[in-house]
Amino acid sequence: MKQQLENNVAVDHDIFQKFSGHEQVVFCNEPASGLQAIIAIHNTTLGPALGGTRMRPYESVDEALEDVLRLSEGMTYKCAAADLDFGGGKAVIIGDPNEAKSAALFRAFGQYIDSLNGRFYTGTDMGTTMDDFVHTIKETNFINGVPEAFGGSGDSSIPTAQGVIYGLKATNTFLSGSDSLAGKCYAIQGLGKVGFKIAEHLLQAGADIVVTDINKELIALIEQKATGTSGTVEAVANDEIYNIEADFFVPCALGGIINDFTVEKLRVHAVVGSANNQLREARHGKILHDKGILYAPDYIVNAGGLIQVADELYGSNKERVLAKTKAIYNSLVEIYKEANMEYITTVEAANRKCEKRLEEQRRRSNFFARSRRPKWNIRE
Ligand SMILES: NC(=O)C1=CN([C@@H]2O[C@H](COP(=O)(O)OP(=O)(O)OC[C@H]3O[C@@H](n4cnc5c(N)ncnc54)[C@H](O)[C@@H]3O)[C@@H](O)[C@H]2O)C=CC1
Ligand SMILES: O=C(O)CCC(=O)C(=O)O
Repeated sequence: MKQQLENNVAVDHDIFQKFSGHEQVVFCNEPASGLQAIIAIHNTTLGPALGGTRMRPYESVDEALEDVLRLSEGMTYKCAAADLDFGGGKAVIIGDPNEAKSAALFRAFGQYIDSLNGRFYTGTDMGTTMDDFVHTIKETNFINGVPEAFGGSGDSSIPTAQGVIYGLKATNTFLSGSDSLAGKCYAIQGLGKVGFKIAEHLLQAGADIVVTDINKELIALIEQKATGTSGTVEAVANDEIYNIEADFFVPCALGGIINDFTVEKLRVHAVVGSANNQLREARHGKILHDKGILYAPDYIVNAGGLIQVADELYGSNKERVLAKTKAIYNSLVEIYKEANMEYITTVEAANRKCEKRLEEQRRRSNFFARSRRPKWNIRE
């Protein structure tokens, strides 16, 4: 929808409509390095925006934009739920992580981050690694999750995986009264930085895992890890993972994987995984609920990495990170109970909790804003 305004500027309302819930969206285009990226700041009510940078060979700018808008909104909720004083933001770099990475590209990206002057802090996500950001820190201080040797808190996928394990234990407790991971079957999608660590932990705990990844080397690697454990590994084709009869579906790759095509196939008791934005649309949460599949809201269980990178800005303390990551267990049990009591989905219960915190902060900010001397507009 285009509208001609009085000053003859045509405004494309469709594009503003897309961003209507966001504070700021920045398109980054640096031809020398080939950088094409989008930074989205969703909401800074609780503090400066914080969220990782994803790199993917998106097929179109629209696809990248949709991803970054959805991911940054999720970060607002994730920060609120994890009791962090940060807001929601995220960035995406358009390009194949196996081919398009260079020092120049990550430095150019750093210059864009720096231009936001602290409104947005970022680090790794799918397709990016700590080593990529070693280049970026030459241009900006607003980076987290770099290697410890460079003054960072190190690999944030470690606490993310720990958080998911707490989520699996909490769900086991809620469903069966025991938090033991052993003897159950887990269908894991994606064996990357987070998924692999979860898979390894489950094998060591004596669980049976069914795995899939587009990268076959990772499948071979996890098969080797099963040796000497009481767990078992079965590898299946990418699309087959949705059909597996298991206790848990553990999505640790892309978002939007619970959708009209997959939701009817799932034959599990619960979905607990690290992937951001697992539900294609909110209504898919309701479909899971109606099918009797317990859904652990993704932004509750995958907050471990966020907790670590946020903590880094106050001087990295592993004990503090572990304590806050452990809290995912109780937080999830509370959400499950509230959803049961109120006859609502687990996503609705989690969202309510976050919106309450955002609303409280908004009221507090307004209250203090009233004590500031008003600015005098001399032109009126
Ligand atoms: N790294 C972290 O600390 C955090 C990650 N997450 C989310 O968790 C998910 C995984 O993140 P990472 O492990 O860091 O990413 P990663 O890039 O290290 O791993 C993703 C894995 O998924 C595989 N994959 C991609 N498409 C697939 C498909 N169609 N079927 C099967 N496997 C596929 C890739 O080959 C790769 O091994 C993402 O959604 C990410 O946003 C969320 C919070 C924190
Ligand atoms: O885990 C990180 O490094 C940053 C947090 C983040 O982007 C996320 O939780 O999705």
